[in-house]
Amino acid sequence: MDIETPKDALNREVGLKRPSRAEAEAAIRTLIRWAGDDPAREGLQDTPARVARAYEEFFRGYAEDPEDILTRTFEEIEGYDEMIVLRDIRLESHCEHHMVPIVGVAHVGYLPDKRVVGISKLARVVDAYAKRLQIQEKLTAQIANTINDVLQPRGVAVVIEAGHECMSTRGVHKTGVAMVTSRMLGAFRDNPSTRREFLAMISNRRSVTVET
Ligand SMILES: Nc1nc2c(ncn2[C@@H]2O[C@H](COP(=O)(O)OP(=O)(O)OP(=O)(O)O)[C@@H](O)[C@H]2O)c(=O)[nH]1
Ligand SMILES: [Zn+2]
Repeated sequence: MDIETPKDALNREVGLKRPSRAEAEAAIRTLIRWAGDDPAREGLQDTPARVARAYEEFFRGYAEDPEDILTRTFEEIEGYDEMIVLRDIRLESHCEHHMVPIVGVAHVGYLPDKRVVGISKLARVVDAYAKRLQIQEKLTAQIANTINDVLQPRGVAVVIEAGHECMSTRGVHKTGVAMVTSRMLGAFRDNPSTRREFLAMISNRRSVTVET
């Protein structure tokens, strides 16, 4: 029999605790009543099922393994050893304090050491962590740490700029506020000119953004 890793144990525990779809829908009916409405009225009858489906989309990251996403690499990079930057990756997450949206962009850069990945995989790693309940600092660190651990590049940089709806639609009600977080590893942390080059590549981007 295989030995159970700590990750297996966590998955098993979370799996066992996961409520049924019917229980999730009943909880949503409770929240509708808590909000002051009648879950039985016509317009709200299908809402619990819709919300459950929406949750599957918002939180699909729990079912993904971000390390797996990065395992297919290309080694034939013909001597390319410069920085690779993916700028303005749309980011949609939910804050773990209020469960309302965090929306913004992530910029991911790395300095390859022999191996590169398909660029979509970097965006998939961003999503795998974003589609969970998060705080921005942890999200930023998880993305950078995973790229660092799996690709073992000479350096990784992740910058996230995002708006938190818990600050704009409730609470302090401040609109237009961006939270900016970064995690720099390897050469991006140790070498000021590498860090500057990355920051220059992600700044002033609106003038050069290519619409697709
Ligand atoms: N550091 C950090 N804070 C966050 C993030 N998302 C939300 N918050 C903050 O988490 C804090 C939770 O504070 P609490 O005082 O426990 O909750 P609250 O009474 O709802 O706070 P208010 O938002 O000030 O009304 C708030 O200050 C939020 O602005 C995040 O990604 N990172
Ligand atoms: Zn919040």
